Amino acid sequence: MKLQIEKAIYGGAGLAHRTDGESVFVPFVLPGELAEVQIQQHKKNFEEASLLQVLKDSEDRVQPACPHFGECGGCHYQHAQYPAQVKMKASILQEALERAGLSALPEIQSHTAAAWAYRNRMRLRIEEVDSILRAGYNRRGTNEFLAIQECPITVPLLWRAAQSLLQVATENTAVKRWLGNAVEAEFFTTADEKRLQMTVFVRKDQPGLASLCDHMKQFVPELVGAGTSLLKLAGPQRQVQKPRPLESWGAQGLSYPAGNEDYWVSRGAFFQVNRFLIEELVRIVATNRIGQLAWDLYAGVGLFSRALAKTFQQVVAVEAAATDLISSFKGTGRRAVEATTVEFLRQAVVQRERPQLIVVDPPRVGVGAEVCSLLARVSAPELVYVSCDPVTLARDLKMLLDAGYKLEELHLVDLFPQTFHLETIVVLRR
Ligand SMILES: C[S@@+](CC[C@H](N)C(=O)[O-])C[C@H]1O[C@@H](n2cnc3c(N)ncnc32)[C@H](O)[C@@H]1O
Repeated sequence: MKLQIEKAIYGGAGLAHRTDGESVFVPFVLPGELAEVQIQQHKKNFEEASLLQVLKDSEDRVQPACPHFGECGGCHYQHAQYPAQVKMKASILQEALERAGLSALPEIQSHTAAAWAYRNRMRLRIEEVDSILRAGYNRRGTNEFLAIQECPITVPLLWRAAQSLLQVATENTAVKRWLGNAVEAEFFTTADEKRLQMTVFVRKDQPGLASLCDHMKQFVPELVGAGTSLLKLAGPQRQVQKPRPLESWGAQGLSYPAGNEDYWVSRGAFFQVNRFLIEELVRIVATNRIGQLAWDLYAGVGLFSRALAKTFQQVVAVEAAATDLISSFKGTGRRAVEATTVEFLRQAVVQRERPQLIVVDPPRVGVGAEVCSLLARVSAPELVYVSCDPVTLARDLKMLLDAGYKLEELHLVDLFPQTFHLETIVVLRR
């Protein structure tokens, strides 16, 4: 069937309509293209199609840079030149907010940097294929293993480290036997590629990490620390239970320089993934904000808290998994709190605390109804919402605007080029 692609929608696909009006989602197309597609799945309100052929190309279409594009589940937009990717994301963001009932939106300000080799973290599956250990990702839309030869969106050191891990196994049978127990491996590097941490996720507790790391260090001198973590994968969906740390080698984390700060990031802790845009994120959130008291909720290792501590007399940083934060965010005017945001806000409301600024940077699920209603009760004059999901952002913003906030600034920070993911920073005032 031939379909005209109307626009890009959240999730990576393009939207088209059949002559009977039914919506069809088509991957790897661009707005304005004419495509020949085959319907694959009938869903409740739309159909999913596969792309057979592009009959009329968009001017924005380019040759994908990665040989795995299309098969690999990681990237969705390599067929679009980079400015077109950003334009698609801006229209997706605009539409997500409008669909939630938000109107008179400020103009979206886009912030971008290099679109390749940006990811400072890489997590790979390890599998034996024809008696050879390979590293790879999930094949698109499935849990099948896809062995890869490169990943151009990641920092080069990370793939070099993954290759070295496999190389060591080919040269040493004890290491190969040990790695046969591995399910996944994660690599995390500083932006300058000088320091590397590795976590090997294993099926069972079995000593051998130190020997592996001693061998690997010959190929990857940047390796400063490594650990194993027990990961039980259940069922065909590979449902993951929370990993349990086992052995450790070398340093427990690494010191990540960004801006004028060094952030201590423990192995496995959250840190922003785009090495080129971390300072820009901090700049948008913290610059020109000044006052007595600021709260940084969902603070991670204190990326925003540290910048805010330069211009606020007191900064309270709240984080559910606060090990790194507690040890590093201390001193006059700095308070780290290990709590969920909702626990913290319930107490703060009772004590009638009112900061001049609140920053929230929740995971993909957003902050949710109770946090929105508590934020409305605290009624800080300025609220900065950092979001990695436009749909949950739109839902939460609707509640905050209904409670009296006004949407003053809208920033799209493209932390995830080549993929459909997008980061938004919204400034609200009352
Ligand atoms: C998107 S990250 C942001 C971290 C930090 N703002 C940064 O930019 O590095 C979200 C953080 O929220 C934490 N988190 C998740 N659920 C939480 C909750 N209910 N209350 C507080 N923190 C939570 C996670 O551990 C993670 O560190």
